[in-house]
Amino acid sequence: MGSISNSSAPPTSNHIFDLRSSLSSVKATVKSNGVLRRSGRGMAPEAKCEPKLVQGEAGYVLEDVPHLVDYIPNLPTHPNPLQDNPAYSVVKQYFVNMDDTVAQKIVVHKGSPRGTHFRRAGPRQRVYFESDEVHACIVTCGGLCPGLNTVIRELVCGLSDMYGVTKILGIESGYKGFYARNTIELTPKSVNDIHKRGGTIIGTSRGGHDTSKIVDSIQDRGINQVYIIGGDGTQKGASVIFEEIKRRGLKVAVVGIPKTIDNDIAVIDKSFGFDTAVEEAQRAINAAHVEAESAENGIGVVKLMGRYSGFIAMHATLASRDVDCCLILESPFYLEGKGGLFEFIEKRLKENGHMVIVVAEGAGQELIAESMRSMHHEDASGNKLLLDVGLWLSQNIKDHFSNKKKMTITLKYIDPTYMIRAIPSNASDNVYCTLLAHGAIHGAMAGYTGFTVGPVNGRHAYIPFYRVTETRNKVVITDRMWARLLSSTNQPSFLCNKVIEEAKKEEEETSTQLLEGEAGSTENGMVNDAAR
Ligand SMILES: Nc1ncnc2c1ncn2[C@@H]1O[C@H](COP(=O)(O)OP(=O)(O)OP(=O)(O)O)[C@@H](O)[C@H]1O
Ligand SMILES: O=P(O)(O)OC[C@H]1O[C@](O)(CO)[C@@H](O)[C@@H]1O
Ligand SMILES: [Mg+2]
Repeated sequence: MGSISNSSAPPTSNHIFDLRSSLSSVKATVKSNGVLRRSGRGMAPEAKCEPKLVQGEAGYVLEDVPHLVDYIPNLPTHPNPLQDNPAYSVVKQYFVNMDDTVAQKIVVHKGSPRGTHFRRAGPRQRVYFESDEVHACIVTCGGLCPGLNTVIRELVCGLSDMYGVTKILGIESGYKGFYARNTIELTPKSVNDIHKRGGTIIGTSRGGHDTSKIVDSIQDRGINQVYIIGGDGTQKGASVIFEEIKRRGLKVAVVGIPKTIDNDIAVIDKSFGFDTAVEEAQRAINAAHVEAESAENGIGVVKLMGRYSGFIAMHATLASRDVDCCLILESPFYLEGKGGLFEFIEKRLKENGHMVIVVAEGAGQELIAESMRSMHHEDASGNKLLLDVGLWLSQNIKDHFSNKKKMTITLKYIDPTYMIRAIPSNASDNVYCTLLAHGAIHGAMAGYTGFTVGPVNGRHAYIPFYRVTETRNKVVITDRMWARLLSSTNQPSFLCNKVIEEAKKEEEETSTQLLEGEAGSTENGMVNDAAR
């Protein structure tokens, strides 16, 4: 198929430079070959990163992703088969320009440096794989998330329809499936309807990442494109797989597709399934509201997922408008005394006769641990195992009002945690999953590797693994989104002025330390841990 060019032109003509002076969040050292090695905060020690940083005018920086030609010289290229595909060839400028990049920060001032950019996702004129040479595999890891099956479907159909790929394997049951389980052959026919189902047809798991066994399995099976769908832990795993593949000099593209219901993956605008989860959470909040409204001093408590961040709780609260109080990990609260939760509940019950509380599962863990004296448990992947804040809170509210204050209250606790992630994705998440899958495929076919695909300010981009694994997004409580929530619920902030001032000061200090746009909060009330 197509003509072969013997020159494997490097993906960029610009030069690599030392960014230490302008990027204070990055600890970088220049290696002898002139490539920067960067290690971010919280990075898995085994994940070695060799960033490709490219400098342009006016403070322009491209944080580029690895390419197969970085370690396999003279790879032949081929014309992209999409140029002959009737569906795509009519599109004016369907192929992205080699130099297209996406800005990480789009709100700028007159004198701002142009800042960090990522390589734009999309099809390239020339590809590094011939269609009949591709042997792809797909694996899903971590917890469930609406849209997993849609991404699988779109990868299979996209590979087949756009690039004529016929060999696609599903690896059963997460990373350990590479060496401990069977594989499933995936065809456009076998995946045709799977987007209508929740879960993942190939199964998922936590724990069980043996890098060399995984790469042995990839090598033994002759797999040359690996599509890995999962959260922050999964992307760390993908990063070490990529490093090992590079060390062995294999022509294998490793591509991460970010997945987490918690929406805490750094850099990208939003993770797939998040909107679906927030929408489903409305049903639980609505039920809590109906129950509370219909009882004397009715209180509805709804616990929502969010191990390390409270985005689901925050967005579900803002969307519902029936919630009187939203408790998240990022905004520590207390129960007793002035400005505490009990005082607020009493006030709200007097005013309205009922109330709804939404609590993120990560909230109040210190308070519970104080009363239970235990909190250091981990799951198979090393994630913190949480104590049930919903039950604990409900019990404490009952004790306080029924036993101590002798008030009649009716409390209903609703725990829809798994219900909001075990459902199929909604319409907008389905479309989003298609864009992610197509971006991933175009990147792999163009020879890029060691990257995660995702939208940055609305444009899909290829992001180096280390940028999505070094930090997690969290709700910023000194930001406008949380302020909107506080003004909609009228709940107490639980913070004394001193704490608020300190939080603001810390954020100001961090944002002046960082190159503009490197981090900081966004319109969604998000911030990277690195900016805190
Ligand atoms: N630092 C790491 N290095 C290599 N593999 C890892 C690392 N952290 C996690 N993994 C592997 O990634 C997989 C998924 O990790 P984890 O259970 O943390 O879920 P996740 O991808 O973060 O998704 P979720 O959003 O559901 O938490 C597991 O198989 C785990 O062993
Ligand atoms: O019960 P599991 O599968 O370990 O997953 C629970 C966790 O997974 C998530 O959905 C995603 O990380 C968290 O919100 C939650 O704490
Ligand atoms: Mg995780």
